[in-house]
Amino acid sequence: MANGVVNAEELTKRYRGKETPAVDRISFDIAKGETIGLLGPNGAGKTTLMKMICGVTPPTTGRIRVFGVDPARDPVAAKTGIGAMHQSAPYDEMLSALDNLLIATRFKGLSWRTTRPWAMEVAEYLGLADHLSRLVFQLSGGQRQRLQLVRALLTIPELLILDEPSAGLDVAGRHQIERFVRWLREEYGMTVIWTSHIIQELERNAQRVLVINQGKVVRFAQPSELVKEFGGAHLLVSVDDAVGAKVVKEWAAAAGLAATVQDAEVRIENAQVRDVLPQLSRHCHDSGVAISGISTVTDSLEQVFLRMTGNEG
Ligand SMILES: Nc1ncnc2c1ncn2[C@@H]1O[C@H](COP(=O)(O)OP(=O)(O)OP(=O)(O)O)[C@@H](O)[C@H]1O
Repeated sequence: MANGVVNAEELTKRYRGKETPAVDRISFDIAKGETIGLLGPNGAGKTTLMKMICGVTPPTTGRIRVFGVDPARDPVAAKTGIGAMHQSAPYDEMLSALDNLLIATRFKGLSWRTTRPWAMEVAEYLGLADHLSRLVFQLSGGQRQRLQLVRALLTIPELLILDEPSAGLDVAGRHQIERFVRWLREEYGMTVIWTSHIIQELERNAQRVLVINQGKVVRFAQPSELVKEFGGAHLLVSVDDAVGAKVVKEWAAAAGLAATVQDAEVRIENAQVRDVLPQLSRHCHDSGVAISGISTVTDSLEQVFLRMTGNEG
């Protein structure tokens, strides 16, 4: 992809003393304006991959290009073109939030005079403007998190990297961040790489999700495609009471279907209404059990992810 924002070819990172690579021959392209979800269990290699995209750590082998250049060799392009919001990125705790923004502005080679209006607009939107004079150590977790986002956006970067942007935020805070990032995409055409353990967040916001496990790409596809490919359809059968539920469960077991009971509802795994209903309704009729409702549920991206990474539990 010639005009991609990020191009990775056989990207590999092997840390010294480690037997297996943290990132193992990963190839992918990200186009301008896309929001990509990055999903993987702990230790999958997500942070290492993001570090290589930011040019903070060079790959052992393979090639990474961001805006067509090697980010480790062109730190200026990386510094102004990429805005990264990392949970663990340090602050000077004894300085005010504002001073931290001033320092970051200078580090990026910009003047506060030109950056200030935009920074204040973002801070205002995120409800942080009235707290900028406070020392960082006096800020709440949610305020610190929002400050990370203001800092990542100082240059109005073309590529925004969000590492767990809503960690520690309440539901309203998460929705605020989601709305804001959507606006950034629409207004500035920003490309976004979004890592989150809240998979619904990626389901709502990412056009494609890069699933990695043990350093390798498992799949890179739209959330709906992943659900279609790896997800299953299940039946929820409602009956009048626990006795009826037991009858349905026993019927499912005899038919070779896994089923679980909760109150007067039976969930039959990987089953379609048309395959199950004729025999099930006959059996229930013969056993004096009334079926009060039957519906189909499909797997969420979260369940699909657990299956894809072999962590179904
Ligand atoms: N600086 C380092 N030196 C040696 N090994 C490292 C280093 N950084 C990461 N690793 C190892 O590389 C592998 C991938 O780690 P990485 O932090 O990239 O995973 P992750 O997907 O971000 O995990 P998490 O979700 O827990 O943050 C792990 O086995 C980790 O122990």
